[in-house]
Parts: sequence; structure tokens; C-alpha cells
Amino acid sequence: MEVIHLKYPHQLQQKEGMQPYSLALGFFDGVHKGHQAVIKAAKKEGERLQIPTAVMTFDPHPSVVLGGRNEKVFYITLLQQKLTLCEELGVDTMFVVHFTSDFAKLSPAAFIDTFIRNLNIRHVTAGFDFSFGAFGQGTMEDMYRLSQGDYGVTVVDKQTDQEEKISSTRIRQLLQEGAMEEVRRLLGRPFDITGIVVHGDKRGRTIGFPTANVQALEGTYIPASGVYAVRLRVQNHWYDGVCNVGYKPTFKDPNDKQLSIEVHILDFDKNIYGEEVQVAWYKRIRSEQKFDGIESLKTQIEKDKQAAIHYFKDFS
Ligand SMILES: Cc1cc2nc3c(=O)[nH]c(=O)nc-3n(C[C@H](O)[C@H](O)[C@H](O)COP(=O)(O)O)c2cc1C
Ligand SMILES: Nc1ncnc2c1ncn2[C@@H]1O[C@H](COP(=O)(O)OP(=O)(O)OP(=O)(O)O)[C@@H](O)[C@H]1O
Repeated sequence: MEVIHLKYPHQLQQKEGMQPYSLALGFFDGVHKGHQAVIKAAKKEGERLQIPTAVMTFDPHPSVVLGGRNEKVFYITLLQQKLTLCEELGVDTMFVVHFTSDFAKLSPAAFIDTFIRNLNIRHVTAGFDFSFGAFGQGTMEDMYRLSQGDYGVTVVDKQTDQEEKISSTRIRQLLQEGAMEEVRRLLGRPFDITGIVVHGDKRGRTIGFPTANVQALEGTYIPASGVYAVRLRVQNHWYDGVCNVGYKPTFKDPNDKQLSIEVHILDFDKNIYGEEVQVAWYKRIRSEQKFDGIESLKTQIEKDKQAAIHYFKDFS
């Protein structure tokens, strides 16, 4: 898959040098089932017109530029994972538009001239609620009205789950609640993060439950603190495990707000410090607690482990 980075106003390519494309448009954080429907519809149009399919996404998230807040943005899928998921959906080219304040000021008509006509887009597909141009004032009706026959337009209907729109916002809320089974349903795959195994306090080994301490890549959304049944991928192999996301209140000062992700991998005793791993979340088991001593914590972790074994035994 080809990845083309674009920064307004320095448009890299002109229509003459571009092949025709069927394009899916949106931010696509999570590449959830709603997004998948949009990308599949664009692909279908590409096949019908016998032209390649492209996805246009933006980086960073528009709220970083428009939000006016200094809060950090956390992503369900970082850009690299978004690219990988689009490639798996059969996308031929990704346009990654650098989202700047100048770009955000473009009128809907100017957006279309620069990023649709100039890139030789022959068909545009987006969801029913897609908006574009300054203040998000352009709608899909405008996209059609301004086309003047230069490109076709497909609007994808609202994709729902339990009568509610599948959206990145809803998935972020569910991650905050630790509702990983629902998240998995909306994504069409388990939620996962990539990270590096780093050294912890080395206490795990002494209490009989060694753990891989995973430092997530910068900008990754982390599910609510608590204990979960997870799978961890190391060197292309997935292992079942039980994970604690939290602050280890049994051992740490309550003011120590260093969040950790620790996975006790079942039936595993290799040294994986420094390895890049992926953690996939399946089910929340309980909240993190402060125990009155190591023995009660150990008893509980053994129960957590059994809960994870039980979960994966019945898992199809
Ligand atoms: C499945 C599991 C559940 C855990 N639950 C808790 C908990 O409820 N409260 C807590 O303080 N620590 C909890 N821990 C964290 C342990 O305290 C931690 O693994 C241990 O202190 C080792 O930390 P270290 O790797 O930094 O040495 C849990 C760990 C695991 C693997
Ligand atoms: N549930 C859905 N049904 C149909 N189209 C959707 C759905 N969710 C998103 N889309 C479309 O997919 C593209 C990407 O949307 P966007 O990145 O805004 O996702 P979102 O999930 O709606 O995000 P947010 O929750 O932040 O509004 C847009 O064209 C949008 O209209």
C-alpha cells in the first residue's frame, strides 16, 4: 500500500500526474465497523469503476488544532495501526493530510478543489454525518452539489449497534468503563495496543506471579484501571494472560499516579525485556483494589488467573 503525506498549502501532486481514485473520507480513529462499511463501499465503487481505492485521513486529530485545550489526545488506533488496518481492508493508497490551522480554514469548495479535484478523485464515499471545510460546514449534500459531475458520491447510512451509532466517541467511553466485550463488538476485533516490555519493581517474581510491564506507545488510549483477561503477542505468537491496569495501591503511595500495564502470561517463563509486544483486551474481571497484605493479593491474583483460564477455555 502506498502512503502519500499531504500538507496544505504545499500541494505535492497535481491532477495531471495522478491516477484516478475512488476515495473514502474521514478521520477513522479505531477503524471500527462503521468505518469499515465506508471503506468497503469505497472499494466497491473502485472495483465498479476499475480504479484503485484510497482512504484520506488526517493527522493529528482535528481537536488538537481546533480544540483550544491543552489536553493530550489519545487514539484508539495510532496512525501506523490505522494504515495497517486499511491495508488489510484492501486499500491501495492512503492520503494522510497534515491537519493544520491553515487547512482548517479552507472553505468546503476550496477543500474540494484542492483535495478532491486536484488529486483526480473520481468517486467520494463518506458516512451520512461527514462534514468538511471551515467549521465543518460542508455536508455530503454539498459534496454532491459542488461536484458538477466531476466525481460521483456515495453516502453510507448510519451503521448501528443496539440502535446506537457505532462511533469513535462511543468506543472511547466504553474503554473508560472497561467494557471490552462491547468494544470488541464495535471494532470487529479486540482492542489492542503496542508497547515495549520494561523493568518493573521486580516484586512480581517474589509473589509468584511474574509480570511483563508494558510501556504503551505515546498517545495510546489505555482502558480503565482494573484486572482483565488479555492476550499478549510476542514474536508472532499469542499467549493467554491476566492483566492489571492501574496504580498498585497495595504497594504504592496513593499520590504516585504512575499508571502501569502488567501482564502475567500463563505458562510462560521467558525473558522478554525490551521486546515489542501487543496486548489485546477481551474481558474485565474486576476493579483494582488495595489489599491489606501480600497474602490476600496473592490469593486474589490466583482467582483472577483462574477466571482468565475459564474465559479463554470457552472462547471460540
Ligand atoms: C492479575 C493481577 C492483578 C493484580 N491486582 C492488583 C490489585 O488489585 N491491587 C494491587 O495493588 N496490585 C495488583 N496487582 C499488581 C501487583 O501488585 C504487581 O504485579 C506486583 O506488585 C509486582 O509489581 P512489579 O512488576 O512492579 O514488581 C495485580 C497484578 C496482576 C498480575
Ligand atoms: N456508524 C457509522 N455509520 C456510517 N458512517 C460512519 C459511521 N461512523 C463513522 N462514519 C463515517 O466514517 C468516516 C469517518 O468518520 P469519523 O472519523 O468522524 O468517525 P466517528 O466514529 O463518527 O467519530 P466521532 O465519534 O469522533 O464523531 C466519516 O465519513 C463518517 O461519516
